[in-house]
Amino acid sequence: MNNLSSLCCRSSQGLGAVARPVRYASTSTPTPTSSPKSSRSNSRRWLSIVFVGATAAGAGAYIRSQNTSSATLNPETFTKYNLVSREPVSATSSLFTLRPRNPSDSNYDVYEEAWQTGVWSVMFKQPQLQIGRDYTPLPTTAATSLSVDDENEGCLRFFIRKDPFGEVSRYLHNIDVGADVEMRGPKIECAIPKETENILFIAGGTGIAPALQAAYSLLNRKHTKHRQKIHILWANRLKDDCAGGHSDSLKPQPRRGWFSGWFGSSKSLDTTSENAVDGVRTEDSSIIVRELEALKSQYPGQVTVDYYLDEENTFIRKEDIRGAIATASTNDSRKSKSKLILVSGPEGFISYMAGPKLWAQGQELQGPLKGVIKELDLKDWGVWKL
Ligand SMILES: Cc1cc2nc3c(=O)[nH]c(=O)nc-3n(C[C@H](O)[C@H](O)[C@H](O)COP(=O)(O)OP(=O)(O)OC[C@H]3O[C@@H](n4cnc5c(N)ncnc54)[C@H](O)[C@@H]3O)c2cc1C
Repeated sequence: MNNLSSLCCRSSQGLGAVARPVRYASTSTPTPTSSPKSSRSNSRRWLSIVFVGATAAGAGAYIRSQNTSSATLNPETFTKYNLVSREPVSATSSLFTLRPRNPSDSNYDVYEEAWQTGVWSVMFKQPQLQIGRDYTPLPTTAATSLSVDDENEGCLRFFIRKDPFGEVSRYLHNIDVGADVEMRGPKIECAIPKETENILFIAGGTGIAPALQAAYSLLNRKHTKHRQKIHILWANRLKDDCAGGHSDSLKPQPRRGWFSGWFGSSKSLDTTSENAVDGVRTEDSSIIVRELEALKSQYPGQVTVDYYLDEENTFIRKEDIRGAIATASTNDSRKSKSKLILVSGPEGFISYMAGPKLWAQGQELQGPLKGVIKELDLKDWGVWKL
């Protein structure tokens, strides 16, 4: 998903220091899924998206050497934000709210342009180690919206998983509320074309944050003749990660051996599972589930969410993707760039779904389409690995 800026920066995630493994691969070269016959025209279709990513990549490479502070969020220098609150979402993740240390009217315009473009991120700095990691601002929805004051003051919210051995996520979970952190951005990870009408978003874990962004960006578009739709397939390890969520279209699926996971065969066992997270319907919903529910209420009939749980041995199967594609395809979406699959999550998840991203000449690229999506041979759908 990333623009190449974060690719070049996989190695440059250290702000002049150590390169480390990252949870997300980052890139931004879209991959058409069509047959060889149509691949040339599809390549052209997605050229504009590639261009946006490549441009951002160039910018990213340059800004890495900059380090001074500014009042308005910008991709070139780090801006100080204050940690206003950190609310636990699950045992391993929290919702962070940050306010610019020196509120500036310009922040609103910076955010607004990014929201209108598509999926975007910012880089947080870990000052002791001088390394940075990318995180995805959450859109404001009816469920857990920021107060008007907070919005006016340019607050941003993030859903961040704490990796017990991770440098930056641990740092962010350990600093005191009230402390300052520095970030720079926005970095456009995926410019959603104006023509896009249908998005199938396949998310693993915190990959749901860009899904919320994509939904917000797509559904907020004005002056469109069509009713845009987004279908989110969200896989998590534990019920706790998506407490209270219930699937809209997921049919009971055969349970699979724990070993098969995202990577194994699809041999089924003889018991069937209920809807992946039906068991937690009556529990308190997680903040992220409430965000998704709020989007559904705000845009009736335009948002579909299905949940999958490793813990319940329910995994995103080819049938699920095919089903989501079939629903979207019944709409009038003949125009180019009208249908887009976005895949976001841990590297292994992205690789399994769409093939790994690649490194070439110091840049992380989308790499050829492989994995489950390639096998499905979904014509007319653009694919973007976040
Ligand atoms: C565009 C983008 C948006 C993102 N948005 C979000 C978001 O909204 N929320 C979110 O939670 N995450 C997000 N991420 C992921 C995030 O950027 C970080 O990758 C994640 O938080 C882990 O960073 P870390 O510094 O805590 O862990 P790292 O220090 O990078 O470590 C990651 C893992 O690698 C292991 N490791 C580290 N060093 C080594 C080594 N030398 N050998 C072997 N293993 C090692 C660690 O044990 C750990 O398990 C996003 C990523 C991208 C690219």
